This record gives sequence, structure tokens and C-alpha cells, in this order.
Amino acid sequence: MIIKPIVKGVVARNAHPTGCKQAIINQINYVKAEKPIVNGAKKVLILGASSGFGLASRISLAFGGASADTIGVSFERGPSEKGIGTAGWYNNIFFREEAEKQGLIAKNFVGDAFSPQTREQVIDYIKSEFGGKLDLVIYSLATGVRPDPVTGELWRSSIKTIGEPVTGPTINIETDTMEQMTVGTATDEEIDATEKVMGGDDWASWIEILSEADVLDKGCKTLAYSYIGAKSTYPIYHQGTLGRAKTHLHATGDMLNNKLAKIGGTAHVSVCKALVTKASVYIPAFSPYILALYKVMKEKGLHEGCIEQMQRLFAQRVYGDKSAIPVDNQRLIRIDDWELDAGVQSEVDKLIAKIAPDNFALVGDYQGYKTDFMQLNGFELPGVDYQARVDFDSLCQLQP
Ligand SMILES: NC(=O)c1ccc[n+]([C@@H]2O[C@H](COP(=O)([O-])OP(=O)(O)OC[C@H]3O[C@@H](n4cnc5c(N)ncnc54)[C@H](O)[C@@H]3O)[C@@H](O)[C@H]2O)c1
Repeated sequence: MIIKPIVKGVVARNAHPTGCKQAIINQINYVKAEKPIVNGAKKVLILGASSGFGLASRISLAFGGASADTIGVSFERGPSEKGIGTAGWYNNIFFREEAEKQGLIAKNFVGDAFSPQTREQVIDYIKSEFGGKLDLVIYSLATGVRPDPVTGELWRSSIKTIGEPVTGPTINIETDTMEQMTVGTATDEEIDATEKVMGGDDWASWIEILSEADVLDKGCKTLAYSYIGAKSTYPIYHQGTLGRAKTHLHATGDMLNNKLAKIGGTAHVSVCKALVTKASVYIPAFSPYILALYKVMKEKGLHEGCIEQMQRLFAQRVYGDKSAIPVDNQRLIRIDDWELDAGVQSEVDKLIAKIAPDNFALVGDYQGYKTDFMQLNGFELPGVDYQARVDFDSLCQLQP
């Protein structure tokens, strides 16, 4: 079969396995050529390992100097009568293949990170085949639903404002158009549910269960990822439901840091840059900001994708020769520093003021935005022959 991209709104309905493989190889080649991670983690668990920041973390830690063995947990779909499967499914497989070629362990668990069964399987594996201990746990899940661990009822996150509604334009990738939309205000229940899904509760429960199972090594670190963003995005993000959840995540980081101090460990939240990922394209009225940001940061030579961000995070902030991880006055790692540079933001503000439905592709970096989105799903990667037939039966033989 020849695979052509199918996009509905801002959701990719299929993926190109050959392109996913190429994207993994490109990221590996990038980190191998960069300033290496020194004294990095050797045994790492990544929750949310199949795409975006979690996948980039895994590639950076395995190939960017630390040569880490990794366990990745993700929720992805393989090929079936319903379709080709998700990009994350193939990312897991091709990452594992490349890591094994280097003699590294790369174990994939494809399942629900919230379920007790997944936790049990991961812990059993750490004890029986992974050497018994972890020295880094990365929490990079992005999802819209989480079951209540006690009742099993589903909490659903809402991407809404708190206080006043906000009206602004949003990109539709399927039609290459910008549409005006209003982001409504959240109820108290919606704010609470979003905090349950995207706050720190589940991160804390993973650390708790791993600690009880005695699989956290002395000095073990844990990291989760956050976003704060520029003032122009506050009404939609930082002061909205997602921002409220991230405030909870930051507080959880402090709580876990105290807990891990007993074993000489640390917990940190790294605040990352706004980027096109499967999760972020969902955020309504946020795309004009990314279009402007990409344009300005590329012009200034400051643009980074997930892999550049993660290699800088591990090589220059988390590991290395320094005695402590550099943080701001809230104890947050700020790898969003280039995004929030005053010179960048003043240019971004000027561009956002100009972006409109009839000019967004010229004024902002829509080409970059769309290419990133397509490449996340294995399409539009230079060097890949998209006219070549892909053998569906062979894909079905691939194991995570
Ligand atoms: N994209 C951005 O611009 C941005 C910026 C700063 C911080 N962040 C943060 O980074 C983190 C990761 O986001 P991303 O943009 O890389 O997302 P992503 O959608 O690319 O990746 C999410 C990962 O979570 C996994 N996942 C989702 N539900 C799961 C479940 N129930 N069980 C197991 N795995 C599950 C997916 O399989 C995938 O591996 C989030 O906390 C996000 O808020 C993102």
C-alpha cells in the first residue's frame, strides 16, 4: 500500500512508518553531534515515551552522551483492520531497534500508565530484567482523561479559561484555514477535573509506588514538564485550566523533592518551550502565538524543537559538573528561557497583532507549523520515498 496522510481538523488519522523511522534517526543524529550529557542517568523510566518531549528525552538520554537503558510507557495503537496505527507505535519500535543496535536496553510497555496492571508490569520488569533500580523517572504524559484510582470514574480535562472567555483565531490543519473561535470559561468541576488529569497527582502516585517497591536508586531524580508561556498567552494557558493544573504539578515537584531527599534524590519541573506536538495543536486560540514565535525564533537563530530542548536540558541543566541543577525562584528549571527573551517577545507581540485569517500563512510561520505536524506523523520528511509501497503484513509482524 501507498500511505497518504489523512488529517481531520488538527488530528492525524494515520502515520507513515518509514517517515517515523527517519524522524527517529534524524533525532539520534542530532544529539550525537551536540554537546554530550556528562555523568547522565543510566537507568531511566519514561512515562509518555512515544512522542513529543518524552520521546525526545529518551533519544537524548540514550544517544546524547549518557548511553542510558530506558523503559518507555505509552498509549499507542498498532496496525489493525482499523488502520495503520499511530506514529507513537512506530516510534517505540524504531527507537528500540536503534537502541538495541548500540547494545542498549529499550523496553516498551504499550498500555495505560494510569492502570495498576501497567505499574505492576513495569516494576516486575525493573526487578527481574532491568537491574533492579532506576536513577531517573521522567513524567511526560499528555492526555485528556484519567480514571479516578478509587472509583474508576473518568476525570476529563477541559482546555478553558478561568474568569472571562477569550475569542481568537485557531488553525485548522486539514483545511489550511484560520477560524475564529471562543474559548469558554470553566466551571469549578472542570477546573478540578483538569487538575486531576494534568496536575501532579499521577506523577506523585508513580513515585510513591516505585519508592514502595524499592526500585529508586540512591540519588534518583524525577522530572516532569510544564509550560508557562508569554503574557500574551496567559488568558488561554497560564491563567486557564491548564495553567491551574501546571501550578499543581509545580507544587507536586516540591513535595516529591522533599520526599526523595531521604534517598539523596531530587524532583524538578522543567518549563519547556511552546512547540507543535500531538497535544499542543489541540489548544484553542494558541496557534497564532506559535506561528509568530516560530517565525521570530527562526529569524533570530534561536528556534528549537523537542529534541534540541531536551538535549540542552540534560547536557546543560540536569547533568554535568555543576553541584546543583540551576532553577528560578520557584525552583523551576527554565528551558523556555529563549522563548521568553524580551527581544523575542516584543517581536512576537508585533506579529500576533498582524496575524489574521487572510494572511496568517505569510505573516506567521505556518509552513513550519504544518511541516512539524506532518513530520510528527512520519510525513514530509526529506529523503523518504513516499511513493514506495509499504507492506501492511510486515508492519503487523513488528513488535513493540
Ligand atoms: N507541546 C508543548 O508545547 C509543551 C510545552 C511545554 C510543556 N509541555 C508538556 O510536556 C508534556 C508532554 O507533552 P507533549 O506535548 O510531548 O505530548 P505528546 O502528545 O507528544 O506525548 C504524550 C505522551 O503521553 C502518552 N500517553 C498519553 N496518555 C497515556 C496513558 N493513559 N498511558 C500511557 N501513556 C499515555 C502518549 O502515548 C505520548 O507518549 C506535557 O506535560 C505537556 O504539558 C508541552
